[in-house]
Amino acid sequence: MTVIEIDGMTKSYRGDKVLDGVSLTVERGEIFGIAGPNGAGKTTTVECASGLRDRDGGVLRVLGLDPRTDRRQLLPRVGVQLQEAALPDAIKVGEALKLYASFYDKPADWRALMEEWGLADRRRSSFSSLSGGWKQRLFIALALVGDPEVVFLDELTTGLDPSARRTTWGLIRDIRDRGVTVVLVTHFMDEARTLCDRMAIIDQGRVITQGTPDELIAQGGTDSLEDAYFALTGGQAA
Ligand SMILES: Nc1ncnc2c1ncn2[C@@H]1O[C@H](COP(=O)(O)OP(=O)(O)OP(=O)(O)O)[C@@H](O)[C@H]1O
Repeated sequence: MTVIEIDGMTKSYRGDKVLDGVSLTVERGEIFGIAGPNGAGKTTTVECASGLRDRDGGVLRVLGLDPRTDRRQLLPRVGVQLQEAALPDAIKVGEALKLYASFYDKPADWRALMEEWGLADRRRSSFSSLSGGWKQRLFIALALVGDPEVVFLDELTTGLDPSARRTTWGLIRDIRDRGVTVVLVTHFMDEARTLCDRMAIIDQGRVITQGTPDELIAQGGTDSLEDAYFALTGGQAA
């Protein structure tokens, strides 16, 4: 079943066309990756799909709803972790989860989430005292506190050490294994290869290709997803 349908979506900022007809589909229960160069429009796509920003044109349906006209019904059913997400320095882990749970009519049990994501021992730790890996874990838990059917994660593992990245990959798989559809924006092709069931590459506001990582590798005529990415975007490997 299709959970996200985007067809010809456009968006401009002050006359600058940032999305120039984005089209993609995400199926229920998959981890769907979005990759592409800086400034390609990945975050804007996610912001529009999650109801945080209005598109200018095109078709956009999430769980059968239009984020523009059905925002109130949609918001409780999606979870979002945005790039550069932040919380007040002094807020404690437990307080943040409780606060976010209060935003929803039917939240998940925030105490259970705190246990599940290994945050219980840090319940009284302030946000500013957490390492990058623990902050990311908290952001994942916060994105799940509304008990969403679809979760958007934007560059979740940027800045994490290799061990924290691996742990986070496991957490993302756990989310999918519970039946939640995951949309993951990433710059890391090893991450996309390991985690994503399907993915899209966005370049200059358009989806240039989408498919399984293996399909993209075949399209690129290369041995690795990273090489395929460079071949398909016309970029140069560093
Ligand atoms: N609120 C805004 N106002 C004006 N321009 C914006 C705004 N948000 C994003 N942009 C511009 O839109 C373009 C696309 O940005 P977006 O963040 O969607 O790209 P991205 O693919 O997520 O990039 P990155 O990989 O660097 O995170 C960029 O040129 C960016 O500068």
